Amino acid sequence: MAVPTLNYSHFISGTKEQRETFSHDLLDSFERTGFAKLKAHAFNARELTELFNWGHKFFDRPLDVKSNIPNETGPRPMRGYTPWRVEEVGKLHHDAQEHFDQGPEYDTEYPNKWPQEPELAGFQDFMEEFYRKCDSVCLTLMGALEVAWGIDDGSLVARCIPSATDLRLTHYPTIPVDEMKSSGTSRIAPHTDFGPITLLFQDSTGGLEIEDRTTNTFVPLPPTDTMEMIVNVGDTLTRWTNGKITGGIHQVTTPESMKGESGLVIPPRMSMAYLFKAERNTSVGPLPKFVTKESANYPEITAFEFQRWKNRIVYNVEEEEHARTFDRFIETPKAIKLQA
Ligand SMILES: O=C(O)CCC(=O)C(=O)O
Ligand SMILES: [Fe+2]
Repeated sequence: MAVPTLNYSHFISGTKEQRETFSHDLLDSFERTGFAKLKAHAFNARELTELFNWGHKFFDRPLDVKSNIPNETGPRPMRGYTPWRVEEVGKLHHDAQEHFDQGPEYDTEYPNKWPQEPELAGFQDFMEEFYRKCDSVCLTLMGALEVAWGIDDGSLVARCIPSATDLRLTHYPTIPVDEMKSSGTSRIAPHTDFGPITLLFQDSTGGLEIEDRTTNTFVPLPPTDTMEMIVNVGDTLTRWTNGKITGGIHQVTTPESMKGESGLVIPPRMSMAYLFKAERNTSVGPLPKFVTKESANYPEITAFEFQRWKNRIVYNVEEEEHARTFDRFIETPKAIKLQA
């Protein structure tokens, strides 16, 4: 299942025909694979290097310093720092990672938490600018879907303004290959993201895998070019399309070249996920275009209710003990009934 690389600039500054081809190719890739890769996008190599440099500077700070801006667990949007919860090692599922989460700068209800150390002066400015640029890419891609669906009226884009996106920088510290073999330990367990789409940049370490829908197995999505932007379909797009486009299941595990080895240590890894979210009060129920005679497969709930519901399921530590499979991380048309 090859994930095609599409030329983003064709949509931004191409001819009408190039815009249409890009839009249809994007939709086709989303429908077939749940993913797409973009080149010639809004970011240059310098900006991406700077992004990962900031990530390193942040995660290199001592734990007690990072813990000055703690993320509060619960269904609320994540803000600030979440440590690698070493105490969870004995649990059924354990992700070996730490992350920093950032929301919209205008969000006064769930304000961002920025480190105040002089060593990190400039982090906030850089990340806010990076966030704005990612938002603009996501809105542009919503526009491309409108073109592909023949509803070129701004209605899909409008559902995402202002977006309630969470940007996540994740650091996966070194971990022995043998520890990753123990059941329930991963860098990130198989899941789909909650919003319409996610933009992802990864460093050159490897380990990202996506579900190949033709074989129902995980296959590596190697960092052939760290400039490459990966876009994955998330649960909100599944709901908006009444199940027509399903979210791309992905995980981060041992890099392909180290599988089958013993006694080695997997190098650290860093990624940036722009977990694009619709405007909070927008419905994530099916769009009129996708509801036919039979009833809608998904209820009319707001994007914010949906996010809280998913956060409660995925991050509720007590429930974690009961998770026998990863099914609850993944939204499929089968798992559509809201229980809460
Ligand atoms: O680190 C990665 O490549 C993936 C991160 C991810 O899937 C997420 O944050 O939802
Ligand atoms: Fe993800």
